[in-house]
Amino acid sequence: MDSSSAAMDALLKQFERLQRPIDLVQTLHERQLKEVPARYILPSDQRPSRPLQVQQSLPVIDLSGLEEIDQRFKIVRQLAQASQEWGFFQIINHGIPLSLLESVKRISQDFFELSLEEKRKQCPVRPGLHMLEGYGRFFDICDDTVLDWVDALVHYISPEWAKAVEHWPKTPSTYRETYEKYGEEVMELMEKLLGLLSEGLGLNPNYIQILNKEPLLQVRINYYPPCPQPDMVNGLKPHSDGDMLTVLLDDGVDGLQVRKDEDWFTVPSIPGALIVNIGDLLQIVSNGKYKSAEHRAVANTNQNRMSIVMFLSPQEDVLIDVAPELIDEGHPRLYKAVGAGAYETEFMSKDLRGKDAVEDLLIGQAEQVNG
Ligand SMILES: O=C(O)CCC(=O)C(=O)O
Ligand SMILES: [Fe+2]
Repeated sequence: MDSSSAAMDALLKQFERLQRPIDLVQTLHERQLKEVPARYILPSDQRPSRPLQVQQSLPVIDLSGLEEIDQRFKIVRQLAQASQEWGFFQIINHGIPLSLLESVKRISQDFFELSLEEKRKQCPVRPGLHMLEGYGRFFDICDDTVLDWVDALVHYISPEWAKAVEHWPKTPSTYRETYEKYGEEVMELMEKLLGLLSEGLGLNPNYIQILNKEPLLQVRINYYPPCPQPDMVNGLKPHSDGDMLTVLLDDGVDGLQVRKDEDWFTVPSIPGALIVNIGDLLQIVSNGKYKSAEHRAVANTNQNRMSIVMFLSPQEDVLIDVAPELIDEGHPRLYKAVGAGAYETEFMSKDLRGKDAVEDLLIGQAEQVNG
């Protein structure tokens, strides 16, 4: 089976599963349950209640002053260091108007406040370009998957041919124009960041953008209703992102946690900041220098939480490979090359499971070659 028919096969299987009458988390919350249903309960050794370290915190990088050489150099260094140590950082003065961020949050919240029937009618789950799109539950791969305490709305934003606007929310009526504007702004920001991150690896500033020619931008709006037993469930299970670069906007409620070595750190919500993380594909291109960090979301007892996540991926026929400039005697090639489409298929056919998909591409020591 070639990779695109395997991809379609995996998509259709997931789509079939999602036809079963299974409650969305918002419905469970409305029922005011005192206990979460068994399918959400994690085995005790996987529950997210381990104490968190607080001595270290995620880097916050100020992007202002990029036009001045010294400042630019400093920012490149900070971005590269954060990507190597954490794979995650927050950015301020990123250039996206704060009023636009507020509108994006407001209209997303308005959509999730519509009735269940209305949301399903406007945005039914359906197989999209490479993955399921629409409003509902995702990553329910098999009967023993422990379900996450989250509902989501997922769709492509660009390029033009990938977006199925007829399935985007119609209410609120400003949804489309706001997300199109936000999509353009995020794309511009991501291109800028990829340039700086390429420089941080010692590569031509266009190196990663070239790989990303007419890239795909997808949004996933995660909606985590209050949970009666947040310590027993995952909001979103530990995973790394299977894309090149991710930009996340939260609604002011903490819940995102990042793994560094063996510890989990809460990412504190900073008003006006955006959270950026390195995806698996950039980890491969950088020969493991930049980390695509494992992260998860935790639920909480008393408030809704929403995160608006933009994923940037190259088109499926782009070959993702380690940049040759980053391979030498001291730094042997760590990963096999992979087609962006084939990687996505592999990623989506697994349950969100830690870093399994990218680790499958690791080259065994015996196979390591200098080229
Ligand atoms: O809700 C969050 O903060 C995390 C979301 C996330 O990691 C994702 O959608 O891939
Ligand atoms: Fe993620």
